[in-house]
Amino acid sequence: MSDTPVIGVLALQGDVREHLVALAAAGAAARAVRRPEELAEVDGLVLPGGESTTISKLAGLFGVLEPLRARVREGLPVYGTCAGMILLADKILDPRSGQETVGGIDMIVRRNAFGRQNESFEAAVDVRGVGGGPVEGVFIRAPWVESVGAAAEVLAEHDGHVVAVRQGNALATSFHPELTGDHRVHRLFADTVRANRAARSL
Ligand SMILES: NC(=O)CC[C@H](N)C(=O)O
Repeated sequence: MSDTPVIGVLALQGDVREHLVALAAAGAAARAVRRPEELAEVDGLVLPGGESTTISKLAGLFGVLEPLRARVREGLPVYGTCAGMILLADKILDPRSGQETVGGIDMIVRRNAFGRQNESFEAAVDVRGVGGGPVEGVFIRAPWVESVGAAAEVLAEHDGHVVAVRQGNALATSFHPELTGDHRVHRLFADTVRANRAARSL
């Protein structure tokens, strides 16, 4: 088996192309995923930024929401940025009516948490497990994590708020590393996918 993990990007809405580029730079075979058949073929999946309500609605329409929930429960490595973080939360503090998530991380997120005054900003963020100094965090109407359960590990905070979390094979950041040209967070995720794939093929 080749050592190149196949990592999909859920391509229903949001910044799909930037993630495909970052994943390829991180050594993965990257491809867009919209349908259950495509989901079945990947070793890991990125849930991009965009609009979490739109992505979950489209995931339902494309028939990929339930299969995705099932694969995440089985341990599929997933990485959510911004709206993708919201989708990986077991609970949203302030959901739009009927808003659903995929779940996978025992955390409660607050949408658009950094507020109108500060809709979009950049900040240096220290991410545990990512060597080589802080990453440039690009926050765009970003959520923060209000609270995490015992199984979830906090990887980064900004201004006293949790902005990166990992639980098992699931990783989530409030910010958008795919927009910076710094691929260290994608590499961290690709390493998780590679390790998971190796463990499963034993
Ligand atoms: N940049 C983003 O992904 C914004 C997320 C958006 N505020 C949401 O609730 O889905």
